[in-house]
This record gives sequence, C-alpha cells and structure tokens, in this order.
Amino acid sequence: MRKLKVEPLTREAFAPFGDVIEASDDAEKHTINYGNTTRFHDLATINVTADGAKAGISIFRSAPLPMPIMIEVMEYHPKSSQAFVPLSARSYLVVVAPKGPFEARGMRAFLASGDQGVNYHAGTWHHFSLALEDISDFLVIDRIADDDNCVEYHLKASEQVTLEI
Ligand SMILES: NC(=O)N[C@@H](O)C(=O)O
Ligand code: NI
Repeated sequence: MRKLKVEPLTREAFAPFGDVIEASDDAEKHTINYGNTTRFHDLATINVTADGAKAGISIFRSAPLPMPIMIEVMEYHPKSSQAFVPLSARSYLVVVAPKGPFEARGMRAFLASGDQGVNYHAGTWHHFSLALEDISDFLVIDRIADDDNCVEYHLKASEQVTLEI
C-alpha cells in the first residue's frame, strides 16, 4: 500500500484546500480592548448559509484511529465550508485532495499543531477528523440544514494509502 508523507501545515501549502486558522505573525492584527487584546482578523472564509441554511457551532469528540492510519474514505461538502479548531491542545492530522473528480494521487496529508485550525472550502475533499494520541475535541463551524451536503467516496484498494508521520 502506498505511503502518504505527512507535511507540516502552513497557510501557503493549504491554500488550494482552504484556510489555516492560527494566530500567526503574518495575519492582519488589530489591537483592541484598550490594548489588552490582539485581534487576529478574518482568518478564514466561512461559507455556510447556501439555500437558506444557518451557521452552526458544534463540538466533535474524535477518537484516534489505530496506527498506521489507513485512508479508506474521503468526503466533501458541496454547499459549504467546514472549519475545525482543536480544543484539546493536541496535534492532529488533516488529509485533503483538490476539488473535482477524486484523484488519489492528489491527496495531501498535513500535521496540524494544537494551535492550528483548518477551514475546508466548499468542495474540498477531506478525511473526517483525525485525532492523534487520545480522544480530542474540535470546535466545528459548518452549515446546519436538513438537506444532503456530504458526498462520500470509498477509495478502491489500489487508491488507499497509509500515513507516514
Ligand atoms: N459528518 C460530519 O459531520 N463530519 C464530517 O463532515 C467531517 O469532516 O468530520
Ligand atoms: Ni466534513
């Protein structure tokens, strides 16, 4: 089975797939609250209200998958973005592929720190949340509606990969 190398998560590397949510030096910063707070401004493009839907905030409590992690299923949300912000101060994995027809060779894996969130843009293929080490909580900002907004693809055996951390 092919091994997919895990890369460090950076805003630049993740740009084709979405946004990285972090208090980085290159973010637009505003000093507010009489100088007591720095606002790291407008870090992600949230798009969750298509077809009259509403924005929602949820918490996902994810259990780590057994090692080595095998990527067998991917998904995307055609109508909305989906953001994950770690609440357990622990690294986690992000696996994505470019929008459009799924291409296994287009998959990329990233190691996110406990200080980095990700926001998948609508249509970006991604694996469900991949906790590491222990059960981890993620704050999730996504679209709340009763319609179907999740397309799943089960990878053929020849397309499946294991993650090389
Ligand atoms: N199914 C669900 O709400 N979660 C997935 O979209 C995910 O990306 O974890
Ligand atoms: Ni998702």
